[in-house]
Amino acid sequence: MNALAATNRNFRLAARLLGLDSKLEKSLLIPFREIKVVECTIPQDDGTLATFVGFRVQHDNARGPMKGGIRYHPEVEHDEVNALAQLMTWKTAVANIPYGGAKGGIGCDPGELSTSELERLTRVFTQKIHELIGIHTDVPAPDMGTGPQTMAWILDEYSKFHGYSPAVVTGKPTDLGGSLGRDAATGRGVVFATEALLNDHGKAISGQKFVIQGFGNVGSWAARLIHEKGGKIVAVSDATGAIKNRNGIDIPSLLNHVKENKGINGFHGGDSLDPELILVEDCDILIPAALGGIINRENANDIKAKFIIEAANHPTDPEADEILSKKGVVILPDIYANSGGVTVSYFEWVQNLQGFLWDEKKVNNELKTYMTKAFKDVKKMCQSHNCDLRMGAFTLGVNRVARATVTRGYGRGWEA
Ligand SMILES: NC(=O)C1=CN([C@@H]2O[C@H](COP(=O)(O)OP(=O)(O)OC[C@H]3O[C@@H](n4cnc5c(N)ncnc54)[C@H](O)[C@@H]3O)[C@@H](O)[C@H]2O)C=CC1
Ligand SMILES: O=C(O)CCC(=O)C(=O)O
Repeated sequence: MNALAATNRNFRLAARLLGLDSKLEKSLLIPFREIKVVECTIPQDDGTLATFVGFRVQHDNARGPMKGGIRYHPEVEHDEVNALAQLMTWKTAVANIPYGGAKGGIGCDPGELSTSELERLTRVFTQKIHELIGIHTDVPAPDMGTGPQTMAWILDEYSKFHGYSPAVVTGKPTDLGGSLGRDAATGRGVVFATEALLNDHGKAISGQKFVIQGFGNVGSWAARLIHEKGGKIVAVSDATGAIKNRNGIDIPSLLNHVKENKGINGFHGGDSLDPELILVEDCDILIPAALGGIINRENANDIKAKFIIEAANHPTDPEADEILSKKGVVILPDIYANSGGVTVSYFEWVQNLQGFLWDEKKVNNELKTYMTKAFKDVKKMCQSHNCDLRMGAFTLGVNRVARATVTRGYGRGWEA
């Protein structure tokens, strides 16, 4: 099932559990605006021209400015960006931060582009969308293949048209008003979420065996913090390769290796592993932290983990959800588990609007408060609707957005 069909399906199940009116259901599903920049043309370093296609989907703004990352990846396409934008709407509502949802991306391989090509591409894309984003309308942030430097270029290009506007993006470098703790926030939030779930099962991180797919921003921060808390990471993969070590991988050494070599490949602190098999490695807790749709009916039956923490967006296909649920595997869904990133993005935006910087301890403490509260809210919905954690999170998010939509006057005014 493609990402959009899967996300729509989860939304519809939640709408039914909530008993939403069918017209409201349809209105919540349809995106507010879809932008396709067909021509992002840049001169390459060798003087030839290259054209890329960029997207920004603004899904919903009932609860506040639309918010979500920008992804640079060869597989970026319309349906996936739509699904990711919709997930942001439910995610910001689950986290209970005053935003709607959006997502964007450019179909490109950032590993194949030089820094100056990436800068030109980012600036051209920003020129084409600058009138449609803004501090109180739509605030981009990093996602796969982008980071603080990308946000700095967007901020600079946007500011040429609108005046200096640090709050137009989050996940910026701290030199430009980025928040302390944003870089680590998604991984740290994943760890807080894992602790909340394990605590609910009378367990702790220490002594658990973890497998992590993806060792970029989210996967590497999650690994570092789990390692510090005594969790044993027995296998890790990224786009360059995979390794395993039943005694636990030395994560600080792996972080150094990845910094120097731009990937896991060549690390000697474990045995190499077929990256295709990482998801079915023996462990207690599996953390997908890379691509979507990777847990599906082909591999769900072979998964050994008892818990799956969705650090990536939509890693689990609905067919796999069913198989895993029958096996008793507990899945902590993306729209809660990885909400730490957008939550600290919210703190960054608040700091920018107030012109007042928080220290890192305050950021991390507030993040923990938000993650702990959201877990309790999700669990309450699970009890009210007798459903699993994914539907608990979806009903929580969809209900909050539906209430805001109706309270703002949906269906009134233009009917009279
Ligand atoms: N950066 C953020 O703040 C947030 C990111 N996410 C999600 O987390 C996931 C990871 O994002 P980031 O860490 O930011 O991206 P990133 O670009 O920093 O890292 C991505 C990682 O995935 C690896 N990867 C790519 N293809 C792979 C494959 N086939 N097998 C194994 N590994 C592979 C890359 O080598 C890299 O290590 C994405 O699904 C993203 O949407 C979710 C919430 C916030
Ligand atoms: O920090 C943000 O605004 C968005 C992060 C994001 O793209 C996500 O949570 O998937």
